[in-house]
Amino acid sequence: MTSNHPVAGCRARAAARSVVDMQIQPSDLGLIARVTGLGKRYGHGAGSVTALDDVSLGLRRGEFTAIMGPSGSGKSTLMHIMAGLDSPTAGRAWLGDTEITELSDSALTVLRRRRVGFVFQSFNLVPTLDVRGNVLLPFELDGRRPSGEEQAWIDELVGALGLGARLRHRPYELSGGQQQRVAIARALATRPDLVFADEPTGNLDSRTGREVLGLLAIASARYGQSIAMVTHDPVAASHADRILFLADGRIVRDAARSSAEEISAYMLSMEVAA
Ligand SMILES: Nc1ncnc2c1ncn2[C@@H]1O[C@H](COP(=O)(O)OP(=O)(O)OP(=O)(O)O)[C@@H](O)[C@H]1O
Repeated sequence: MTSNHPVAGCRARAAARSVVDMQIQPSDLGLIARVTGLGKRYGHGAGSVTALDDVSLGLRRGEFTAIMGPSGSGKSTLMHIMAGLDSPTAGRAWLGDTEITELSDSALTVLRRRRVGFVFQSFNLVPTLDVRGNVLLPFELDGRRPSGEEQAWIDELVGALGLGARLRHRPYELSGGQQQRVAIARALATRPDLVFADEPTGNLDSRTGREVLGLLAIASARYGQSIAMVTHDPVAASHADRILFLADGRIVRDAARSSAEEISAYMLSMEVAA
């Protein structure tokens, strides 16, 4: 029986909310990451900028998701908060069943190291380590060596990314595209649950870019790795299973796999509407 009494109604709504927020874990919904009511505001007062406004979404296990939208729409901010690299000013975020908006910095560092891989536009390779050392760094940080199966996957990655002859080279001896391929091998090496990639093909020629996207798709299809990729490139996004479009800090469209032409047409319509 429902009550019309305002206090009882309030309590009922709070109870319902706690069922949603506390008892149903993201993994029960097949989600590898989830955010609810996410907001991010930079600065205070008149000069403040709202980068994210009430964003709720779940990333499904094994799914390759592209995040698109005009410059300044909040793509990087959303990715950074979902990866635990930045904190929101409103809302909650989970990685697996762990609420990351409640974690200490040290707990977050361990969680990220074990479960998340990153590919940034700026590569972020360690300059003093050679290619092999950079690819194996996540294992080193976790205090272990790759298993036989993991080594076979690393060998496949290194081969597919054309890095076999470069294993003893340092980052400064590589081209930008080669450095990006090392960063991708490093992000995928431990087969983390979730890989965040920010414009991973931005510095690659189109053939290498296609190979990299193919590898990301294999990683998600074969190993159930979830990939969240920020991109401006409709061709890159056409490799994804799902495409989220952001505008002014909000999700304005959640689309299934689409062709590059369909994605371009939608991006164009967003620009015209803006
Ligand atoms: N550290 C910051 N301080 C102030 N404003 C910021 C900061 N970082 C981002 N912003 C603002 O937040 C909004 C969203 O930025 P964000 O980088 O997430 O957008 P984006 O969609 O990734 O853009 P782009 O495609 O150009 O990389 C923008 O208006 C941006 O200027």
